[in-house]
Amino acid sequence: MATQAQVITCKVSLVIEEVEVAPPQAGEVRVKVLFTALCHTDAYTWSGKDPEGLFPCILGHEAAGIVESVGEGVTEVQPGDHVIPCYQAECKECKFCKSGKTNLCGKVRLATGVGVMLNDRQSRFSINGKPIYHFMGTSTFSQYTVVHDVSVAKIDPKAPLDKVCLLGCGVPTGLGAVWNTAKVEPGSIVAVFGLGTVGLAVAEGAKAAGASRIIGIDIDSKKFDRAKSFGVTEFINPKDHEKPIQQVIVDLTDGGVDYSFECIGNVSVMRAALECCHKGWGTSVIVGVAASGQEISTRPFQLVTGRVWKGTAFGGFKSRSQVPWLVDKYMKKEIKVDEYVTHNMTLADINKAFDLMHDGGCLRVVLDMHI
Ligand SMILES: NC(=O)c1ccc[n+]([C@@H]2O[C@H](COP(=O)([O-])OP(=O)(O)OC[C@H]3O[C@@H](n4cnc5c(N)ncnc54)[C@H](O)[C@@H]3O)[C@@H](O)[C@H]2O)c1
Ligand SMILES: CCCCCCO
Ligand SMILES: [Zn+2]
Ligand SMILES: [Zn+2]
Repeated sequence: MATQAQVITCKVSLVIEEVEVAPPQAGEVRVKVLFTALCHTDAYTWSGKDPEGLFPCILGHEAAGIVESVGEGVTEVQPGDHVIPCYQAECKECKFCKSGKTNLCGKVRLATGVGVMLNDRQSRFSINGKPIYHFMGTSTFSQYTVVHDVSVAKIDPKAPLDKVCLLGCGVPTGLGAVWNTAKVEPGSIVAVFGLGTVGLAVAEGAKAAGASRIIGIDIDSKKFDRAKSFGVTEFINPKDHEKPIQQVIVDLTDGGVDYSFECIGNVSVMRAALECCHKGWGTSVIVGVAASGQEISTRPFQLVTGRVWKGTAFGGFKSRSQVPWLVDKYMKKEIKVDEYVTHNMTLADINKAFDLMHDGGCLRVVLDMHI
């Protein structure tokens, strides 16, 4: 491409600034970000509540774009390829990738966790020469970003990038929490706490897995109608009950659910999600990202008597291998994506988009990064 090996000056967001984006070094890919969605994890870091948040940085981690140029040694993608940047890398060589037990990958985390690139521990972003940190190894709130080659999934070029950008985070997380982390069986009774994008994707995944009952729990009753179309079969608003929500659910399900999913990030709800599970086998999956330093608690006897408490990152999906598979499932209409997009805006609207995230009617806002 004409811009290969040159510094590109383009717009980023929250504060719309011109930023220099250096060429990719060995093992790196520079991506022209075409569409990016906003996730609550971006909002959490932006809030400043995350002590690990490094500023100034470029947020964003749920996007789709086109490879602009590649650094030395990059073989699996080339300029022009349609890609989804992946905050969950997959190198296929490290202890994690080879374990067969996790989708976590250890290769670039020590760099991405501190906002730099592995090669030289420096950032590829700068403003007037002053470095700007990367975020989650993706930084998709920029018209161009630089990511590690192990953190980019090549996808079907026919897939609409303004839709499949959602397959960079929230939707796969919900689906995978059911299919990979919990492995919900047909006939199971499932409880989903929080009916936002992630919770609705859990409901969609549970329906596809053949769950017999999918109980949606949310403090906003306006969420319930839409949740039906994602598979939720019954609804509870904890505000309508005197009893603790876990007791309400245990009473409704003859002893508890087979699987529960916490899709909020609230440590009290995480406890309730565990304690509404059935004695002997009930499994609760933590999906929500709690504020840094917060801890979960329950009586050990909850676990001694057979309940299982586990968590998931990106739904247990291996990014470079399985994001293309998810895109293909969407193209074959086997999973939803369009239904999670409630607002389409532009990069210039990003601050309005963040405000919308607090509007109960909003699931995902997709930003067009180049108009
Ligand atoms: N583990 C991962 O890999 C991963 C990936 C993506 C998102 N997340 C996290 O998942 C969580 C959900 O993301 P989202 O985009 O769906 O968020 P969201 O804010 O859109 O949805 C949260 C829902 O929970 C409801 N809620 C809030 N407090 C509640 C309570 N006390 N009881 C019941 N319902 C309550 C809200 O009304 C809302 O409908 C966030 O914490 C996000 O950071 C984790
Ligand atoms: C790595 C687990 C948390 C990722 C949250 C993305 O929104
Ligand atoms: Zn996210
Ligand atoms: Zn790895």
